[in-house]
Parts: sequence; structure tokens; C-alpha cells
Amino acid sequence: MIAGASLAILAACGQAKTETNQTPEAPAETEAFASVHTARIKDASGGDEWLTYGGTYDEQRHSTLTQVSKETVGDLGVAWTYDLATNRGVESTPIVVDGVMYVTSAWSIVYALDAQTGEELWVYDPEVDKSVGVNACCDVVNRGVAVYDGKIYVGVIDGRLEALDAKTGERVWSTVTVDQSKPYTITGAPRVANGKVLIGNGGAELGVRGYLSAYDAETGDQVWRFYTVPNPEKQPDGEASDSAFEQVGNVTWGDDGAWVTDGGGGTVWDSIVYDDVNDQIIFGVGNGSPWNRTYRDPSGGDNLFLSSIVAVDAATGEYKWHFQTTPGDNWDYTATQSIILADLPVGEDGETRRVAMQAPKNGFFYVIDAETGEFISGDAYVPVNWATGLDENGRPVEIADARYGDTPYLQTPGPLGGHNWHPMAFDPDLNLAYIPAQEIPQAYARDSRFESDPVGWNTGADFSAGVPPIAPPEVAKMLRATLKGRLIAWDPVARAPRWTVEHENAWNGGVLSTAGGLVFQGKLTGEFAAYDAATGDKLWSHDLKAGGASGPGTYMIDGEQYVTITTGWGSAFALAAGFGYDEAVPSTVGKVVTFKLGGTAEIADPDFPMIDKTPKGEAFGDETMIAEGSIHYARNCAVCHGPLAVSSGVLPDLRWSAITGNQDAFKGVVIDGTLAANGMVSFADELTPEEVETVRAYILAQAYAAQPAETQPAEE
Ligand SMILES: O=C(O)c1cc(C(=O)O)c2c(n1)C(=O)C(=O)c1cc(C(=O)O)[nH]c1-2
Ligand SMILES: [Ca+2]
Repeated sequence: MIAGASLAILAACGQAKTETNQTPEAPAETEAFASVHTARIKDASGGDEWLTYGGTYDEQRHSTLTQVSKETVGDLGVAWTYDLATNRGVESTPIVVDGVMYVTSAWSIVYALDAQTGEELWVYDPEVDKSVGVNACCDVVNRGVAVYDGKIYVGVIDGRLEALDAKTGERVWSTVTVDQSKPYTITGAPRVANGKVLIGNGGAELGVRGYLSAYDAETGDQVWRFYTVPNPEKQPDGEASDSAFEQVGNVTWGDDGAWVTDGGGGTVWDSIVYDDVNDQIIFGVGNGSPWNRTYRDPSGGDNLFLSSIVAVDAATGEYKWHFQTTPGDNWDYTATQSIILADLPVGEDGETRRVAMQAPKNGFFYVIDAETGEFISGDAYVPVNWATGLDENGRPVEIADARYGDTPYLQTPGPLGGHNWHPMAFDPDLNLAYIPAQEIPQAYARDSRFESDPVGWNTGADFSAGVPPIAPPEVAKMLRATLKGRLIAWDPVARAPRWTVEHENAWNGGVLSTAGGLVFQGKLTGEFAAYDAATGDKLWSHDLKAGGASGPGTYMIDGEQYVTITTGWGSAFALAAGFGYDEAVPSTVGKVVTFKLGGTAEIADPDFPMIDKTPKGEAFGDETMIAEGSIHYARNCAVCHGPLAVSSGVLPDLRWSAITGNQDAFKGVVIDGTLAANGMVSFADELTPEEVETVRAYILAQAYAAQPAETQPAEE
């Protein structure tokens, strides 16, 4: 299961700009700069810079730089490091332009660094009210900025989109892109194309209605918006998506169900690609709200455009085509994962077609026609037990049990997906897609108590299903053994892996491909490795001394090639799967770590906070009380503090907390919201004081079950 908790706590709706279809004339000078810039983004694979989240418009994350190569990579060492002042998740891909690196960290803070030396040029902090942290399903992460025409664009976790002066870091404009009274967040990197900044949002675990918007890069005025699910009243929105729902949408949704209150989901929280050949934006749409379709839409429709890849006209946002990977999503099977555009010999008689590729959460690798959305092929890239395969139109052939009822169905992929946000790469010379893949199964069952809550997740799935009320460390160990990670070099023409590297754990890093014949990937346990792109042989590795989950990048300045990655420990898996790592990846301050040939700098040892692993209160409660507590814990607490009450250290491990040991203090936090400023808001609307006591009994029972042997009182 994944991480987070929720509350729509912000009152003001903000000054969201709503003008549509305004494209002010750009001054001639801007046009010139923009077109130079556009050309660089377009062919940056031949360039020395890293200009957009995925490297180029096509987002292949493939660089033509060759100084660091199979022959020289052994000489790669650390050039410089820079501390990002956070122990929360770091997912940013650095952008490098004109010798400056722009990188983000948790809470949407932006850093400008000298890309050659790591020297800090400026820092911009959007000063987010930390209580919005509860709206972030999967940690207060940020995947990076966009650059265009002398400005830096960042999506802020509270729903703002902001433009900064690239030279000074001063704010040029700020636009609220969401209704801040709802649990929307922004974690994804904006993209810029033809003078428009594109940004989506997140929140589908909690209950929102997803959309993608385009803003004028110069002024911040909204140009168009495309809702991914119909208006809850099935009325026109007066936005670009209206015509799409006239054409295809409304019939796929019933007239009632929780989507009317929870917004239906379909958040565009990660992939957005500009297809310059077809002048369109192709973007990935997320899961339904709630996950469980029985509650979301009892009529059982496909629910367009959930879990779909959608293409719209870049200038107007008008619908062009869609391909739905998971009709009637039921499992958090987002199709927001990396979308890569490429020319592949997959036409009849092997002629070249321009395609979009994606390895979404649902476990199938898709190749679709970029111009029309036509399904070309789809094949399982990880073990899949919710469908037997795809039919000739790419529609999954479902296994009936996967539409879970009260009996848990142990499914793979689970909600963290066969592949999550960790960026995929593509080598256009070898025609190989490099997938950071994983196996993280999940027992899905219906949440029989489901009703839509203002705080907490609204999935309609029961996270306590199949989990024993008291889980000693052996259970955690057993669960840990089911987690797997691998780097797959997927051949989209042969529709099979060409090679695979098995990792010892799940949730490893994004991938960089280079014409030096290399593939770079970090692991969450800290290894950063370079593999032979053709064979998967490991040629080099370096200990990052922190998790390496984000997408690495590369660039060249003054004749030297740099390879860079941001590190840290956090994100969905850290919050949600502490049992899967426990102490393997201690929480530490995130860094930018940049390498070059002959680099001799050191990565400082992280400071591990010493945690006193003893329960701070007496155990209490009978079996029934503890079992009840385990259900409330699973419903309300697990997504941030970890299933089985095992946290990964990013957020407090409640088993060892003094607050858990004290009835009044615990009630103060959970009911009265005494730690709201840290993001731990009141759960008074979801839990009674008596229920809170059952949760405390459960956590203490877990603490005593897990207490390390050496701290147990010696036997008489
Ligand atoms: O449905 C959504 O709106 C939404 C948003 C996000 C996000 O914005 O980070 C994630 C997810 N879903 C999600 O399902 C998921 O697995 C996930 C992992 C992460 C992460 O950053 O580690 N974010 C998200
Ligand atoms: Ca989701």
C-alpha cells in the first residue's frame, strides 16, 4: 500500500486565474530566445545541457555525450556534492542550462547551483504552510523545474505554479492552479512548450477531480484546461475537455457513486510530454477516486479517462485521442508513468512509426501510435495476476477475483505498481527501454466500512486485509521477502526483455541512458551503478550513502562531462513500507551528488539519529481492542506512519514515541491537532477518543512485539 494521509484544511480558494484562450503577443526578442531555446530542447540529445525533465521533448533520457563511456567509466569519481536541507523525499531531476543547475527538494524548494562546482547561486523557498503535508499521499516531494525564456517554473505542493527569474530566483508570477479547499497537491515537474507551461496535480487517493492546465509562460494566465473525468453534474465546464466528453466520455460513467463527491480522480501527477511532430501534448492520467469501482461507480463503466494516455492539441487543449490502459480502474493503476516518444520499426514490413511507450503501474508495457493513439503492442514486463493478457485492442482480459470483494485477493502488481514515478529511459541506437521495475504485491479487499471522509484516504479498499493484528518482526521479514526490484532492458520491437539485472530490493532509481554505451541507475539502498547498455554487465558503482531514487542526468561544461543524481530517503515507499527496509536506508539529508572523470571529492557520512527503541508506555488492551485498533490504524495512520506501525524513519516511528506512551498527549495530537503545524492534523472527524485509545493499544502491542532483543528486560 502507499503512503500519506489527508485533510482539506485550507480555507481560502485563492486567486486562481481562470481566463481562457488568451495568448498575449510575445515580444520579438522573447520569440527569438524562445525559438533558440526550443531548438535546444528538441535536439538536446546532441547537446551539452539537460533542458527539460526528460532531457528532451521526447523524454528519452538519452544523452549523446560519450566522454564517460564503457572504457572510461571506471575513472568516474565525485566532483562535488550539495546538501538539500531536507530529510524528506527527494525526487528531482536537475535541469542544467547555461552552466547553471536548477534542482528542487521536498516542500518545493528550488536551488540554483553552479553546475561545474556546486556553488550555491540562490535558493527559493515558496514557504508552504506545512499543514498541507497531510494532503500529500506520498510525501511532500517535487520532481523538478522547467526552464524557458529566462524563467524557472516550479509546481508547489500546495497547488501554486510559480515563475522565478532564472538569474536571481525572485518570483515573477504566482498562480493558484487548484481549489485549495480540496486536497490537491503538486509533486510533478512542469513542462514548457511554445510559450505555455503545463502542469497537473495529485490527490486521487484522497478524492479530487484531475486535470491538466496550460498557462502563459510570460504572464501566468491560464490558456486552457483539460479535465480527465467528467463534471460531477455531467455539465460542461467551459473548458477544452468539454468536447472530449461529448465525443467519448459521459457514457462511461454511471449517474451516481462516490465519484460525485470524491471527484472521480484521474490526476495528472507525473508524465506530460510535448510531441513536437504532431504539435500535441501527450499526458498520463492516474487512478480513480475512490480506487474501488464498486463505490466509485456502481454502474461498472470504463470511467474515461482514468488510467489512460491522452493526447490534446498543444495550442488549444482540444482532445485528439486516448488509450486506456486499465478500464474501470480498481487498484490505483495509474498511467502517469514516464511516456517516451521514439521512432520504432514496428509498422507492417518493419517500417518506422512514431510511437509513445509506457510501462504503467498495471504491469504491461505499451507501444502506441503517437499520432493516432492506435494500440500497437502490450506485454507484461513483470508478473501480472489480475489479467491473463491483453486482447487485440489492448484491453486487459481480467481475472474475476481481481475485482475484489470481502475476501482479500493477493495481487501483483499492487498499488505501488510494476513501475512507479522513477523515470524510464530509452536508447534510440539499441532500441531498448530501460524500466526501473518492481514487484510489490498487495492484498486488496473491499473496505466494508467505506464512507467518504474529509481527512485520510478514500480508497474503498481495506488496508488491514490479510494483516494480522499483531505482527512480530518475522511477519515483516516475510513480507519483505516478497518485494523485488529489477532493471529491465526491454526490447519494444521484440516485445521481450533483452537483459535484466535483479536488485535485492524494490523501489530503485530512475534511469539515464548515454551514447557512451552506459545505463545509470541508483538504488534506494545507496548504490549508484553504470551498466553496459547492451548487456547489463555492471561496469562501475559508487556508494551514495543515501537512497538514489531520482532520475540521473548528464551534461558537459568546458570539455568535462558530468553525471548527476539527487539523493535522499522518502517518497511513497519510505512512508508506506518501513517494514520493507527498516534500518537499511536511514533517513538522512538529501544531496545533489555530481560525478566526473577523475573526481576525487567525498560524500560526507550521513548523521544517523539514534532512536531509543523501547516502548514508552505500558501495554494495555485485550485482543479485541487491539484488533479494533489495528483496523483504525490501517485506515487512518498506516499510509504515513507505515503498515504494521513500522515507519522508515522519515516520519516518526510511533512505536518508540513518547507521545504514544502517554494517553493525554496521544489524544492531544490525534483529536486536538496539537501537531497540525507539522502536518499531523486532527482526526477528530474520523476517530472517537475511544477509537484513538484502541489505536494506541495496537501501536504499543506492536512495539512490545518488535522490541529489539537487547533492549528487552533481562529474564530473572
Ligand atoms: O493519485 C494521485 O493523485 C497520486 C499522486 C502521487 C503524487 O503526486 O506524488 C502519487 C500517486 N498517486 C501514487 O499512486 C503513487 O504511487 C505515488 C508514488 C509517489 C512518490 O512520489 O513516491 N507519488 C505518488
Ligand atoms: Ca494514486
